Amino acid sequence: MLVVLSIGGSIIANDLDPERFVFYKNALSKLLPDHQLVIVTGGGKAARDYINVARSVGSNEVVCDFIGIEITRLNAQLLISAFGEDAYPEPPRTYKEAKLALASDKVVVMGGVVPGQTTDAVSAILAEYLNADFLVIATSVDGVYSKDPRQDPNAKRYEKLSAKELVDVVISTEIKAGSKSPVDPLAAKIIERCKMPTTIMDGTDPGQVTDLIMQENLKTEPVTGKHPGTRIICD
Ligand SMILES: Nc1ncnc2c1ncn2[C@@H]1O[C@H](COP(=O)(O)OP(=O)(O)O)[C@@H](O)[C@H]1O
Ligand SMILES: O=c1ccn([C@@H]2O[C@H](COP(=O)(O)OP(=O)(O)O)[C@@H](O)[C@H]2O)c(=O)[nH]1
Repeated sequence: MLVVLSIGGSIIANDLDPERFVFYKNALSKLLPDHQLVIVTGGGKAARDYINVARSVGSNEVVCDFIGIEITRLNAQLLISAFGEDAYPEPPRTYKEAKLALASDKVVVMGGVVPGQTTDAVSAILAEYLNADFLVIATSVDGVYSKDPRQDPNAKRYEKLSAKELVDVVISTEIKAGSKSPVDPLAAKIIERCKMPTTIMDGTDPGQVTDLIMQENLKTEPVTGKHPGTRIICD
């Protein structure tokens, strides 16, 4: 099964703890015999710090995005280093480079591509382009809520959403370098148009991410009977 996994910067790189990269690599390595993996890493706190400085000195949003992209690529390089020989040695710079890299049969890890989007959109576009079987967005929140749960304690968590409903929830997200959202609006629109089976989940424990991917591959139900995160239903 070909899986595209977006790992939010808030999950893998917020404090730049080397253990997080190793923790992720160890968990995901269990998938390698049966899966092809393309991983997209976010920018995390470092990206937001750099973007804030750039904005403060007068950079426009495109410049801020270019700076964010560089940080996401640095995080990709750290995860590549953790995977060692199992990973393609460089983060691809484009979607086409990613497809060529996948032909190596190694784990492909990359960051951002172009301004005006986030790494969620990169992962959704890659999933469509590569005809992936499954897209997982591992983020810092345990699914999609009706509103930002950090702002509204009454926000409702969705176990399932149609792709159209996902678009409606996230459409008001600001298109601004470093903005916070479980999925950006472009990613949601891409998921809708290509009907990509997708789960948006808390990525704090990479073991749960790995388990979910194995269950998807074997078409089995979780032992607990409870699916993690929010499943996007595309029909
Ligand atoms: N409708 C929503 N549902 C869930 N989380 C939301 C929503 N709107 C905004 N958020 C916020 O988005 C954050 C996740 O975005 P972010 O930290 O950028 O993650 P990542 O690093 O994975 O890209 C959550 O912490 C949450 O506060
Ligand atoms: O293809 C991309 C990917 C990322 N970014 C920029 O890099 C930042 C950090 O990426 P992302 O938001 O995905 O990181 P995370 O939220 O996971 O920390 C974004 O806010 C954008 O400013 C971009 O412009 N194009």
